[in-house]
Formats: sequence, structure tokens, C-alpha cells
Amino acid sequence: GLGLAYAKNESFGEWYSEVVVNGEMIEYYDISGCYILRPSTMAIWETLQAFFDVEIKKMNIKNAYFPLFVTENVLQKEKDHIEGFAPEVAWVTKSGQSDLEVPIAIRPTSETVMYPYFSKWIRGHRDLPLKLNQWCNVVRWEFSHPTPFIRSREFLWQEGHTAFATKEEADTEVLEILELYRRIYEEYLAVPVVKGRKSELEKFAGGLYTTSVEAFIPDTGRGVQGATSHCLGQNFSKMFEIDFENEKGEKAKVWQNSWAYSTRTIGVMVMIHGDNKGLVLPPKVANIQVIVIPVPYRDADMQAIFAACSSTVELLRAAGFRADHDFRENYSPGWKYSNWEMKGVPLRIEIGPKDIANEQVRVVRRDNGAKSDVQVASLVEQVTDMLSNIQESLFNAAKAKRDSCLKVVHTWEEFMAALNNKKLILAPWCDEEEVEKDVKARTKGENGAAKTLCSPFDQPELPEGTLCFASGKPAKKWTYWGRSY
Ligand SMILES: O=C(C[C@H]1NCCC[C@H]1O)Cn1cnc2c(c1=O)CCCC2
Ligand SMILES: [Mg+2]
Repeated sequence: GLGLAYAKNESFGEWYSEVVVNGEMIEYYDISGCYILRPSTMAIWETLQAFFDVEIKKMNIKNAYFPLFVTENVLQKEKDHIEGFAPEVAWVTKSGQSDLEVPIAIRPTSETVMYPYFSKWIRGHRDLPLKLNQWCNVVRWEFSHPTPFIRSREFLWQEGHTAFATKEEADTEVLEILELYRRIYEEYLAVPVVKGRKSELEKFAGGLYTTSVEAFIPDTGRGVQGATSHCLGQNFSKMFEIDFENEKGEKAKVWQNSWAYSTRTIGVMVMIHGDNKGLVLPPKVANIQVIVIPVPYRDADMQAIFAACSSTVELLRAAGFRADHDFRENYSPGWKYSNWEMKGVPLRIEIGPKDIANEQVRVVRRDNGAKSDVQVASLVEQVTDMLSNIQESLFNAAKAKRDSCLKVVHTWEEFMAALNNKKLILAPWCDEEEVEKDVKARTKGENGAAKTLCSPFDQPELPEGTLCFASGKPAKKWTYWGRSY
């Protein structure tokens, strides 16, 4: 049948898989963990890319493209933390029937691809800052269960790699990029996120510190890392000898950052806004914002109805909206309503004989189902208001939902109760890694262990004498905890 077989609040995993397929965003592929990204996904990706690309170019960051392949000895250069990831690296070992002399890795990320050339290109302080970005795919042969957009063996992302003369410049850029990631989620995808710093245990091991934007999926009670912006310190410049002669003529190591967001952003948006009728797309990223559907009647003047639909589409396109019509004659209006609801189109316009007679159209919102009859004369104004209202109310609803899942705890008992109630937990923590590891060990289970998500930059008041919820030691910072993807 037309509808979904699974309900979001009953079988979330199955609901999600069905929605991304029926919504025509994803097609499953015959290699596990790999997915086909269909046009409506690419349209969303390109919208986010267009925004981010313009913003980084304002920061004088330039796009480049480095090879997909990495030699083994170069990849092993960051061996100190790579062993943690080694199983995820995919290797090319043959061409045709013959074995390659040396196996070649497919990039899981591009630090080791790029940094030997950073070392070659950076000589003096005039070569700094060097700021490059690339839009590409990466491969990580993950073993935990794959999830479209959220965890796949190949995904699209951008990876920024920058080098500065001073730590101050690097620190500043880390936060500028993080703010762009917040904007991608909150202004485009209508998803609320928290900005914060990763713990030493959760950060990128090769870096100095990691900042992230963290989202939360109320239906599963799991946090999801939305995007990351790392300061690498001088770790990689020591490893790859990326040094420069500073203005005093001394040899100095550069300070570096690396930052990324990926197609995971799209999966988070689907999880947050989707419902039991299918996708719900925020207007800012919807490829089609308004779909116009003719409603024929037996003795109606069909030509007049089709003409009214076409002129309505033209009117809306002229006003800058992404509008289209559905003239497929082998489907009923009712079938079309469900089909476009499944695909998450924010507004539907129905035009029948009565509408023609009254010089009006019937407008239906996807997010709340509200129907209204709008005079054609004020249609552009009404559609403008409705689309911005949909964008805003999707964000507000998601933020209210996320905030209703938030639980502030002070004791282990409260922590465990909140964790088992699918809550997003905010707890005072002593900031000791052993304690974090202990919490992981004590919460291990088939749903995975609890971990720190981030310590929010926006720290609530921490009264003197507040104790860590897990260790009882003096608390140092408020930290978000939860199970995660
Ligand atoms: O990729 C990063 C850090 C950094 N890479 C560049 C963009 C920002 C940020 O993601 C961490 N990381 C994650 N996953 C893997 C690796 C790895 O370095 C290396 C080997 C395989 C898997
Ligand atoms: Mg990983």
C-alpha cells in the first residue's frame, strides 16, 4: 500500500529505513553499508554545500582536490592513533589479476594525504596561513550496523585542513567553523544542536582538542555527533615536519586545524522531522517547496484546471520559490497527496473547479496538515509567510522536544534512571578520564554504553562543592552524557 508499514514511535529503525527509501532519498545497494544517494538527497547536499562553500570562501579558504589513495608508509605516519582505526581502512591490493607491489589505502580522511605537501609548500611565514578544503568521499569499513546517512562505509563530506603561524589564529578558526556547522543544522535543517568540547577520551586522538555540535534523537534517546572542528595543535606539524621560518628568522612548527561535516547531517534531519506519513523537509533545503496538484471533476473544464496549475507554478517560480506540478494522469489526487507527503514537500496546492471559480487555491501544510483557501492575488505573500513559518516551527518543535528530553542529574541513581528513560543527561563531572571509562564500563549493554557527548561551552552555574555524579569527587564541569550513534 501507499503508507508506511512502521510507526516512528514503535519501530524507529525500521521506520527510518522505510522513510528514506519511500521518500526517494536512498536506494539500498548490494554492498552492505553502501547506499545510493538519489536526486532529492543530492539536492539537499548541494544546498548545504552551496551555503558552506560561500562561507569558507569569505574566509579565504580554497578548495583543492587530493588523491583518493594513500600509501601504506604515509598512512602509518600517524600510527600513534591510527591503530584504533586500522580495521576501518580499506585497501587496494590488486589491479586486474595481478597483485600490486605495495597495497594502497583508500582515504578514510586526508591528513596523511595532504600534510607531506603542506610540508613542501610551507617554507616561510609568508606561506601562511595555508587554508584548504576538499569536497570528496571517504571510506571507512565500519562494522557496527550500518544506517543510511548516519553510518555508512562510504560517505560524502567536506574536510578542511588549515595551517597557521600562531595558536591564537587556529583557536579562532576552530570556533568560526563550528558556528557554520551550527548554522547548517539550526538555520537550514531546523535541528537544534549544542556546541561544546569533547572529552580527552572522545576527542580525535591525533589532535589537541575537539569541538563539536551535538544533536539528539528523542525517539531513540541517542546523541549524535553532528560535525567536528579540531585544533590539531602542532602534533601533525611535528609528525610531518611542517615548519616555517617565523618573522624572527627562527624555525617554528605550524599550528593546524581540521574540520568536517558529512551527509550524516541529512540523516539527522530525517530522524528529527520525519513522521508516520514520511519525510518532512524544512523549506530551506526542500528541492520542491510547493507542489501543485490538479483536482479534476467529471464535467469540469480540465484545460482550465491545468492552465491554472501551470500559471500558479509560474507565479511561484517568478517569486523565487522551487515549485512544480504533478500532471501524472494515471494517479488520483488522493494518491498524489500521499506520495508528495511521503517525499516531505512542505506545501501542497490543490486546484479544482471551485477554486477556479473563486480565483483561489487550497493550500495544505505538510508539517501540521493545516488547510487554507488562499486568493491567487495574495498567494505569493501567503506562501512566503507559510514557508518561513514552517521553517521556524519545525525548529521550535524540535528544540522543545529535545529540551523535554533533557535531564539534569547529580547522582548515579538519577543518571541510570535518566539513561534508561532515553534522556539527554547533563551532569557535573570531575573531568577524570578514568571515571569516564568507568561509566562506560558500568553502562555497557546491548544498547551500547553511555559516553560523554560534549561539555557545553554554555556552562550552567556550578555551585562550590558540587560533586561528580559518578565519582563523588569535586565536579569541574557540566557535561552532556548519553548513548550515541
Ligand atoms: O578523521 C578524523 C579527524 C579529522 N579528519 C579530517 C576532518 C575532520 C576530522 O574528521 C579522525 N579519524 C576518524 N576515522 C578514521 C581515521 C581518523 O583519523 C583514520 C583511519 C580510519 C578511520
Ligand atoms: Mg569512526
